[in-house]
Amino acid sequence: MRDLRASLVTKYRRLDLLNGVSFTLDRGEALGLVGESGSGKSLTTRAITRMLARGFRTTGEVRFDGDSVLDMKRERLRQYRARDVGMIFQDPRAHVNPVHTVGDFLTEALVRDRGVPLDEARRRAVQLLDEVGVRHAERRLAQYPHELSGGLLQRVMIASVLLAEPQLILADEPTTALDVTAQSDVMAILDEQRRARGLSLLFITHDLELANACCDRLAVMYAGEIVEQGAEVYASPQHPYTIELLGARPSIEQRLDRLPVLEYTPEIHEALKARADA
Ligand SMILES: Nc1ncnc2c1ncn2[C@@H]1O[C@H](COP(=O)(O)OP(=O)(O)OP(=O)(O)O)[C@@H](O)[C@H]1O
Repeated sequence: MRDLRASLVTKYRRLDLLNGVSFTLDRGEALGLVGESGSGKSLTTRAITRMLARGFRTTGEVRFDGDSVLDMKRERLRQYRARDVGMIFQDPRAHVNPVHTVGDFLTEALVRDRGVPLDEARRRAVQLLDEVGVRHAERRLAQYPHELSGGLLQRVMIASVLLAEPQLILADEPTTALDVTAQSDVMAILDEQRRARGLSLLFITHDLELANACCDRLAVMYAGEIVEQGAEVYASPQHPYTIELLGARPSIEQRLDRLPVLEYTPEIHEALKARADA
């Protein structure tokens, strides 16, 4: 992406919301796009898939494998969105049809767009559910989204993206809506799967620490611009905004300090010791 600018032009005013965003993402590489709410992260992902709302005026360059996304013809654009890029969003429930089963959701595109026989599509779906840690995969195919927890549904979303065999995954705050345990499980699955398959990942988050843990490089966004990017952003931030963003997050020590202090009675201490010795 080079010098991407997006403005919203209304009758009375013009809002410049992306002000020259540039970055590259190599094959198999993970880039964390980090910034606070409103900094332009989601607009950037929408620009990558040419999904900015009507009314946006876009200039600059978005290239995928040499192809200019902004110039793609209708059929190539459809293929690019369906095959080349996979998207995972914050709220999986907003992106599934509540009256379709998990099986329908996972197999529909394979059967309709790629002519895969239904039996084969179901076999692949079960295998992928299994790979992303969904147990009783066969049974899950018959369930509806409301029967699954948020974490499980997000795994289904990851499976559906992987089924399409994309080269690039855009994950926009994929764990923000989940509880803490599900958050780390889902992030670990996404990280593991994209590494195993050599996929590129653009990980959108407001969490610098999390992005640093699972990405090769970070790009920090502020007011529609990338103010700093590189592999060393977390270890040695240069831009005042990045420093502030890092400072806003409590350190591990501070977080440990806030944990309630357990006072063991001698009995509990003995019981724990006995268990450790056993
Ligand atoms: N359709 C729209 N009309 C008007 N303003 C918009 C529109 N879409 C986005 N914006 C504005 O553009 C700016 C960037 O929005 P964007 O959704 O990309 O932020 P973000 O960094 O992804 O934040 P969040 O983490 O809250 O999703 C915000 O100020 C937002 O209000």
